[in-house]
Amino acid sequence: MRPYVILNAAMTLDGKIATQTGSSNISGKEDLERVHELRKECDAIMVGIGTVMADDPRLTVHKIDANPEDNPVRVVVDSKCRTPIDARITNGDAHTVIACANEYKEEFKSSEKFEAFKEKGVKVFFSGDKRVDLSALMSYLHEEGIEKLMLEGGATLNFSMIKAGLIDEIRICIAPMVVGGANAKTFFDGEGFDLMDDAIKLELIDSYSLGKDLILTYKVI
Ligand SMILES: NC(=O)c1ccc[n+]([C@@H]2O[C@H](COP(=O)([O-])OP(=O)(O)OC[C@H]3O[C@@H](n4cnc5c(N)ncnc54)[C@H](O)[C@@H]3O)[C@@H](O)[C@H]2O)c1
Ligand SMILES: Nc1nc(=O)c(N)c(NC[C@H](O)[C@H](O)[C@H](O)COP(=O)(O)O)[nH]1
Repeated sequence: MRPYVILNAAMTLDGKIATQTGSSNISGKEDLERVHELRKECDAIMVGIGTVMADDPRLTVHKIDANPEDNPVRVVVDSKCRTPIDARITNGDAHTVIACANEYKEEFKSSEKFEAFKEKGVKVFFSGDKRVDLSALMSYLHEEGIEKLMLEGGATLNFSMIKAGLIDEIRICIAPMVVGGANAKTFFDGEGFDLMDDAIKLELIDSYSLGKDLILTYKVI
């Protein structure tokens, strides 16, 4: 068993979720409010360590009226336990789970950072050898009571999750902007598929304008 997983993101018309220098203010005001309404509905929100290092996100509900108990559990996929000790997602605003890989377990468990996270109430979950076993992580989170999980990115984790068949729904905000950049992060990076016939198939179930943005909702089939 695993949570129902909704991938939510924002991208430019040319498919970038950040520029080649990491600039990523893409969503309009109205979409940011939609994102926080979605966060409020979810039991957990998950990002990769690349997003933590690039954005230092709070992953709390703060752009709409909300109470502290509305904050979802924050999950970071972080094989090598690189999450900075002062990362905002390890503060006391919500519960936090850091998912690491077993190869780095002994080294991490004997570190000061591990003790500091324990004192802060941050949970650490180990799975996989060199990389986090995403299916095992989803099962663990479901056992912890997470029924609905919002995946926020980034580019690499999005591909791993969809390739593993762990995404049920995609909600994408397409902003009326073009940034280009061969090295800019796209909605899905990772190793990718070689053949179009191997593409993950989607079914469009909703589309609407929101401010200047276009919001598309797909079921992964
Ligand atoms: N516009 C948006 O909606 C949006 C949302 C989130 C992030 N972003 C942007 O995306 C960028 C970050 O994306 P990224 O690809 O660099 O990093 P990421 O956030 O996708 O994290 C990927 C990292 O997670 C770790 N990891 C551990 N196990 C893994 C597994 N099984 N599969 C995949 N990763 C695993 C690895 O270290 C990997 O490099 C940033 O620029 C951020 O601003 C944009
Ligand atoms: N939907 C969306 N639109 C954007 O334009 C953008 N840059 C992100 N980025 C996702 C990232 O994970 C965090 O949402 C941001 O970094 C803000 O983080 P917080 O509000 O502090 O949690 N997400």
